[in-house]
Amino acid sequence: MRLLDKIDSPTDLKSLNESDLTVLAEELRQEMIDIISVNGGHLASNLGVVELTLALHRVFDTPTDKIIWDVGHQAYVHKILTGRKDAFKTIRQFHGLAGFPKREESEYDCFDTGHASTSISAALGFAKARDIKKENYHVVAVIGDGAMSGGMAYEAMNHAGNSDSNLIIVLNDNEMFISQNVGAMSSYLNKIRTDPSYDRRKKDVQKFIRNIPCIGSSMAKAAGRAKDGIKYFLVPGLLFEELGLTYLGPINGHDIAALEKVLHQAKQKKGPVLVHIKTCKGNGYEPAKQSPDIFHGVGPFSKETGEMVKKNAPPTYTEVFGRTICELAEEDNRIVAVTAAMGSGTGLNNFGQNYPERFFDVGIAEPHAVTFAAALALEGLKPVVSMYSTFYQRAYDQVLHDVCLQNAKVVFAVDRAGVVGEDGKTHHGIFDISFFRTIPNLTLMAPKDENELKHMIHTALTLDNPVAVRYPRSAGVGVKIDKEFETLPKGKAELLREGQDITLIGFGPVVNFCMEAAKQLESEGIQAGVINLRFINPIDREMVTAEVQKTGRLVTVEDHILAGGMGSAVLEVLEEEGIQGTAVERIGYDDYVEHGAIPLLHQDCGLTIEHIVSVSRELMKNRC
Ligand SMILES: Cc1ncc(C[n+]2csc(CCOP(=O)(O)OP(=O)(O)O)c2C)c(N)n1
Ligand SMILES: CC(=O)[C@@H](O)[C@H](O)COP(=O)(O)O
Ligand SMILES: [Mg+2]
Repeated sequence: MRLLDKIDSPTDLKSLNESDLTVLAEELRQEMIDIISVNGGHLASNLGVVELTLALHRVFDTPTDKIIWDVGHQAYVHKILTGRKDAFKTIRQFHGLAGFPKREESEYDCFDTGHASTSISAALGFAKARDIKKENYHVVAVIGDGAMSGGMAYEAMNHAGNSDSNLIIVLNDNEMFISQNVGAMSSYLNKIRTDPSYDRRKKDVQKFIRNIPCIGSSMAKAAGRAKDGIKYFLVPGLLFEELGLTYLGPINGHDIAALEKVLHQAKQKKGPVLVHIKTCKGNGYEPAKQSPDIFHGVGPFSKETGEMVKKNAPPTYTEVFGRTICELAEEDNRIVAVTAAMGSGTGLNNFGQNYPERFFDVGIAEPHAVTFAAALALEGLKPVVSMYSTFYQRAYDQVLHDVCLQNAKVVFAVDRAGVVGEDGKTHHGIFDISFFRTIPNLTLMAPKDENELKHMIHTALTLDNPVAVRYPRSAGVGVKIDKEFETLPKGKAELLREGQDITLIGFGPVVNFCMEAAKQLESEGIQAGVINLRFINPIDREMVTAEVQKTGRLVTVEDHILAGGMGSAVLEVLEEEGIQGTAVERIGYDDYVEHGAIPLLHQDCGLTIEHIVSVSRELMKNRC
């Protein structure tokens, strides 16, 4: 029997000795490798926090004490140790455990997460609530060095550092975001990590002060004399100290005894404390340790070799975007690419390698990425911002206020639009049509296939206004990709099929579902027309009104929430054009969508050919 089999809650951890803990850590790693190699998931980050999670659950009294996991992709060990060991085999599967902390799943998950850099704000909120209610418990935020690059983390530290509430922030520094770490904060952490010696630090600080024009040399002398100056030379993590946090560390995050010691120390401190730990992403599994980027979020793989299970599928939309942007950049040196810590996920790796001076990975800083791009555009460059739909939610004001209001010609590549599968509710890109389409000046496009994506990216760069192009996280439909670029007429839809009985309108690859449904309906004697809408804002009023007037029946299909989506946009057109009496059915989502394989989610929400057919049949009955 494994030791792990005897652990049903964190209480069972408290009596373990050092050698038990070493065995348990190994068993936890094996359990995760066994299951993630089948289900896929965020393996490398979880392998890196095994000892930290054990130490946290031994030192703190959860669920009374609260642990808030930033992003939450590293909470698998926490889930296993908090009563979800048997369910762990279902992680990320439809109706199974979620890949991120979920309050509805366990009392040990005190805050739902998925998006980065929220943990310190949430932790401070809990701490303040505790203080106001005169309760007594500890609050711990666990944040990675990547999540620490996000603006919210600084907003929260700015607030926390000026407050006397007890709060512990564990900074899990593994020198990796999804890809290699970026930014000045990473360089600063690296300095603390690798340069703990007093002498070197002292010289660095003195040199820095001396180099301040005019007053530098006298300041250096004064700083050396002053009591506060001594702190400058002796305290690692000075930046955090200066923000009002007590800095403890750096500590080896794979040494449970050292971790427990520093966490006990942190518990005794008053006010906000930052515990800096160093870990290795992928620790304990060589393939993940060697390639933490590949094993950040993986699909099924061979646990013996670490090789990914290969799929015979057409290129993904992401891959086609990546190739297209490189082709276009070859011809036009004004094209620059901006991403927020998602270079590999959005297919920009080759662009970054080929054009390093035109590639900007700004870290987990979506609002900054967008405003930064606005200024690049105003100076005549052609910025293409490439991020996931769900993360654009962070940058809504920047899209509206900094880009569109001044008509800056930025292209937004909106990857992972539609349901994304196993990441679930926090990551589905099902709100972007609603929030982009209401913004004046912004043209929104969605391709029906990967070839059209190529033309849309090209077209977007020819337009005189900001443009967003949304496309999903999936393989393309397998069409041939044209060599030459085609400029699509702005605001014009494509009539793929004529039909007298009913009009099906799709936006994005769901157009292919509409085409299949139309074929099936034809075999039943129903003639369905199919419109590939291509553009919203401007929408093709002429085609939409002509077709709908002809058939009097309309089905809209979108991989998006219904409220404010494409179907709503079409209904607005019908209302504005005075077209009445149309029998309408809109297919899309009406709530947050669960996690699970994309086809299962589509099935569950009625985004299928069969559902389009049955809805169309019903509409045929309802109107003569
Ligand atoms: C707002 C936001 N942007 C981007 C992401 C995608 N993302 C998830 S994890 C991650 C890297 C996190 O790095 P770090 O916090 O250091 O954790 P590690 O994976 O190294 O353990 C990124 C960019 C996200 N979840 N949220
Ligand atoms: C946790 C997180 O936000 C990312 O790691 C995300 O899961 C990546 O998703 P993709 O697998 O679609 O790149
Ligand atoms: Mg990291």
